Amino acid sequence: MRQYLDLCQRIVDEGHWIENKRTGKRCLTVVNADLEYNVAENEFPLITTRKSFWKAAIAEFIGYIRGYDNADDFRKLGTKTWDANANLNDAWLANPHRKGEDDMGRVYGVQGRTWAKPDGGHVDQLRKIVDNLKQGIDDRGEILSFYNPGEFHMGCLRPCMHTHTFSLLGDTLYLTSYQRSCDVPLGLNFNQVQVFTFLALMAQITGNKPGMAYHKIVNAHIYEDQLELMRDVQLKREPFPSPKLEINPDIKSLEDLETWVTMDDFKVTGYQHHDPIQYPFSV
Ligand SMILES: Nc1nc(=O)c2c([nH]1)NC[C@@H]1CN(c3ccc(C(=O)N[C@@H](CCC(=O)O)C(=O)O)cc3)CN21
Ligand SMILES: O=c1ccn([C@H]2C[C@H](O)[C@@H](COP(=O)(O)O)O2)c(=O)[nH]1
Repeated sequence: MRQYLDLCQRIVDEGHWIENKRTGKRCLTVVNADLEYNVAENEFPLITTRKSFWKAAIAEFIGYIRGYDNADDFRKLGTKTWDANANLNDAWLANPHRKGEDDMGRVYGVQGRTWAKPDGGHVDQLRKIVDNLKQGIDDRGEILSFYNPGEFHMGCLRPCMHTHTFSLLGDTLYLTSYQRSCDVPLGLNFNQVQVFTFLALMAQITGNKPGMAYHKIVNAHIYEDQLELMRDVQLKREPFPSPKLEINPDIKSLEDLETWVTMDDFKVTGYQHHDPIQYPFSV
């Protein structure tokens, strides 16, 4: 939690004001941030200086694992986070590739599970990683990439957390996740939970022990309309100790994640937090 607050403070103290064309807003911005989460010790990196809707964050990631391309499927799992990007962004609404209400196009999990091959057919990147890690194999290329520039025009948003690399040392599993663009008040609150939970889940379904998760962020920003709440409210609060994440031990395979898992299979214990803060969201 301290590292999150340190990054927020660093943006407030050292950030540069950068115009963003896509949203029409200015962002206070720094470049390069490295965060680490101790999954081995179950130090769940949930923000405590405001109430965090962690179930929505996990739901979003399960949707990526399932390869969802529709905001309605995300809502059914328990998160509305894709409603705005699927239905309120003018450029996407005018895009001929948009298949209708709630369509997100070829983003995130679509690339992760069905990356189109130029010679026909698809690559299921996640399946290959799970199969290898289950056999104790790390071929130094256990990489899940959502970043497909050849299909950016077919999706509502380029992926922000775009690459996840798994590494095995003996039977301890590590994850390094890369993020090109980070809305620190809103997005990072979710992304921290997602990186942690992804490693915990992958270790569980491949029969390995979770180690550390490393989260590397390039452009970390606070939108102009979020700054006051961050600087004058959230940063004035003292954090509480990290809570713990409990995952249903019956989740044993990728198929389990694809079929019956719901947000009821995740529990957080010891979550002490300050009052909610509603940050503005930029589409
Ligand atoms: N500007 C922007 N920031 C993001 O973080 C972001 C995007 N766009 N577009 C794609 C996804 C969608 N994500 C989102 C979208 C909404 C919330 C949000 O509104 N969170 C609120 C309430 C969540 C709830 O009630 O479930 C929060 O207080 O965290 C968070 C992440 C993360 N990503
Ligand atoms: O998982 C996510 C997804 C998105 N974001 C944020 C980062 C930016 O503020 C926007 C995306 O805008 P771009 O113009 O495509 O960079 O969404 C996030 O923090 N985490």
